[in-house]
Amino acid sequence: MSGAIVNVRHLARSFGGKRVLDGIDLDVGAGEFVSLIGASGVGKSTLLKIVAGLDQPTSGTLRIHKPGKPAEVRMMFQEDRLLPWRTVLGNVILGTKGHEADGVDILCAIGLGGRENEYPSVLSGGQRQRTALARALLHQPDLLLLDEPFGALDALTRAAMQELLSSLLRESPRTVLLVTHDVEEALLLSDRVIVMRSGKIARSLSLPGPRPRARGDAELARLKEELISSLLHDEGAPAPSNAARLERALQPHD
Ligand SMILES: Nc1ncnc2c1ncn2[C@@H]1O[C@H](COP(=O)(O)OP(=O)(O)OP(=O)(O)O)[C@@H](O)[C@H]1O
Repeated sequence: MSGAIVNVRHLARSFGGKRVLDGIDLDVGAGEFVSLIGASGVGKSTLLKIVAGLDQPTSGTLRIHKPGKPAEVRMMFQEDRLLPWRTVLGNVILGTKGHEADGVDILCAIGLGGRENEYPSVLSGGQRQRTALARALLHQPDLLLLDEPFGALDALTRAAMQELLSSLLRESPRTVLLVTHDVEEALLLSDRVIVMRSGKIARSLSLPGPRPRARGDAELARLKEELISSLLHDEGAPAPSNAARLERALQPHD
């Protein structure tokens, strides 16, 4: 199976006196897709940034490895972070030399063939995120880190992006760590869902069967209710009565 292996041991991160991550132990296997969910502020993005090398732990260790070669790690964020003065292709191959042909190929693969020379300002939100995904995939990362990548998209575009990601991973398996507020997204896409609470891993839930799972699957709906209910409990909110309404409550607010 292709993809990097991630080993996190006793990882802690404090900001000032505040401990945001507290003794995280996490192993992600090659080609495994793991989602991190949890109430706002429990440390999900901090953990992802440390795995990306964008932040350092206060204590503990992180190992990312792949037999035979150094692991390539790429991250994608909720904001597309495209440079408005560069073309679509220019953004995809940013910081590289001689990758034009690869950039064109990956843009074709994600449905943006022929749009190489346009500027980000003329793209829709979904097309901008596709461009950001193409940039992340250009170097065939062994580990893909996704921080709420589809969180700002409308429901239909988000579903299309989830399917695109699934099909790209089917063609080229790689290890993925996804932070999401969308419990259904985590259940559809992942092999395993990690629930974080107060800087710790509260639960690790291995999901049955191959991914992606069918939307509307009865077992998925049951797990979604259960997870949302336990997440709301973390925030001290009342017992759930309606999954959709409760899920909206978990989305970040402006
Ligand atoms: N650079 C920083 N300096 C100080 N505090 C920080 C910093 N980065 C994160 N924090 C704090 O760490 C805590 C966890 O933040 P983090 O972004 O990891 O949470 P999260 O679970 O991803 O939240 P959300 O779901 O709302 O994005 C928060 O209280 C946040 O204010």
